[in-house]
Amino acid sequence: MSAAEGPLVVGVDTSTQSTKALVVDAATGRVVASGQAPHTVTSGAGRESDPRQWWDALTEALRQCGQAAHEAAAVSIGGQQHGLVALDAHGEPVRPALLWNDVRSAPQAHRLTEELGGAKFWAERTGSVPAASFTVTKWAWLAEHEPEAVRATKAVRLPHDYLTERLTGQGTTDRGDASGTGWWASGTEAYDEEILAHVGLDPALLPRVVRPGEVAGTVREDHGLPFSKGTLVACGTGDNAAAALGLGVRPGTPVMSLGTSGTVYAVSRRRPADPTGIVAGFADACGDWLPLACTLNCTLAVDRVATLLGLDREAVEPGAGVTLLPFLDGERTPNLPSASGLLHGLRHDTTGGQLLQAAYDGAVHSLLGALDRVVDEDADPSAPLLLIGGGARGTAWQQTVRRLSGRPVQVPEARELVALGAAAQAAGLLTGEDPAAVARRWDTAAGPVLEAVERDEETLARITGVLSDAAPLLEHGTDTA
Ligand SMILES: Nc1ncnc2c1ncn2[C@@H]1O[C@H](COP(=O)(O)OP(=O)(O)O)[C@@H](O)[C@H]1O
Ligand SMILES: O=C(CO)[C@@H](O)[C@H](O)COP(=O)(O)O
Repeated sequence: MSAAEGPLVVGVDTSTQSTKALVVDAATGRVVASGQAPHTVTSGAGRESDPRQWWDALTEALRQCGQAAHEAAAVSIGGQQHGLVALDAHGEPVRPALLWNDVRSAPQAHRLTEELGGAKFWAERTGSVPAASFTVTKWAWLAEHEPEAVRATKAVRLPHDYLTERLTGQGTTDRGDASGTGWWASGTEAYDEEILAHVGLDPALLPRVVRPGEVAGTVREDHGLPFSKGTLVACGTGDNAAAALGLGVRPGTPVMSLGTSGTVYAVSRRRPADPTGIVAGFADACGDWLPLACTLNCTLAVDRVATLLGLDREAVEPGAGVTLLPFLDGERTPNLPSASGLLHGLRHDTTGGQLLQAAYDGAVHSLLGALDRVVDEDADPSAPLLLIGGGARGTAWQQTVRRLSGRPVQVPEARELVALGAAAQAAGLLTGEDPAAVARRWDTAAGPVLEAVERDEETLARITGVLSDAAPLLEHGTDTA
């Protein structure tokens, strides 16, 4: 491999299932080395991970990067949004982190929305109506169920903040990830003291919100990672904001990410405030906005159906009129936290492959239902949909999105767009450039475009009909958790 043309930077994605690290040539965007190590997430009623595992996974992912990681001139860490990391006075977790896909705080989300002025208040104040994913609802859940953990908490962090702080020794976050907490006011771009007081969280426990382009800190001594003391550390951001950065998208270009979560989003110049709660009004990592809708059931749910059927994930067959709503983890879009999976239309001649296709269709239907809401009204409806995340590598996912969206679908060749976005932040610190401009210079969105096909309205209407007819079952859920 030829020598790098510019300084090396490291970008990290600490996502739900694993931590991925890339060493990137800041001049060209070429990935010089990469590493990945898994995390475990609890199953059962909640979804929790020990934050110390993320650090161990980061250490292992960087070890796999070899010598190149030692040469990094700047580092940035992006990661899964919303998770509640509660630390004691020594920076140790007082309990495992409550993750974005843990729906136990659904009653607190409902209660907080009602107690503080309703959905419109929250949407205007924070950009979003809190669902069970939002950190504020997790803090309220913890206060109710584990008051001793709340009493022991001396610092509250998001997943990417936790790792950045272990690297720099400074408690920092950024506007992108702060906007997913539910206690950051999107109008003033500051912590919302009224909401914090309402949930009994002292603002002094929260990290400083670093401005886009500002240095979050430098690597401290004795951190155990391959970086030299004094290496620049960028602020990082939430994974969706990092991927938007990593693609260098401009307003009007929609993105669909297929990973543990499914998301659809677009960059916007207008601050979102959707009182229906379908669109979360996140900030992006630059200074614009990132209206986004997120599902809890995406690649893991469809892979689970394939496993149950004993099929390879690509073994889909078309047709049959069977509907599968793959809400194995409850759901956030539509907002059905107590729901479970639902199958309708099963016949003697339905094949396993058709059932599997129905699971893909159900997962993609939820995301496409929100697509028009996240893209600005004046955006070109025929612009390609950028498809990213682990699922984007699968033919069945690509073809399902193409058929149900009726849009051209572009699949970037670059694999780890969250880590690339973080790398672009790190590169921006060195060159003084806007990180989105860095990503555009790196041409990270380049990849084949699958031409548009006629939209499969029949399937979309059938799924919408089942969702509506099954509403009471989906709202009340089952008691087996
Ligand atoms: N070739 C592939 N085809 C379809 N799905 C894939 C493929 N490779 C990985 N995946 C899916 O990607 C998922 C992981 O995606 P990723 O975006 O890395 O997740 P996360 O960032 O949420 O941890 C896995 O659950 C797996 O199902
Ligand atoms: O909750 C959201 C967005 O609001 C999720 O998108 C999480 O940020 C988790 O991301 P992945 O691990 O699936 O990338």
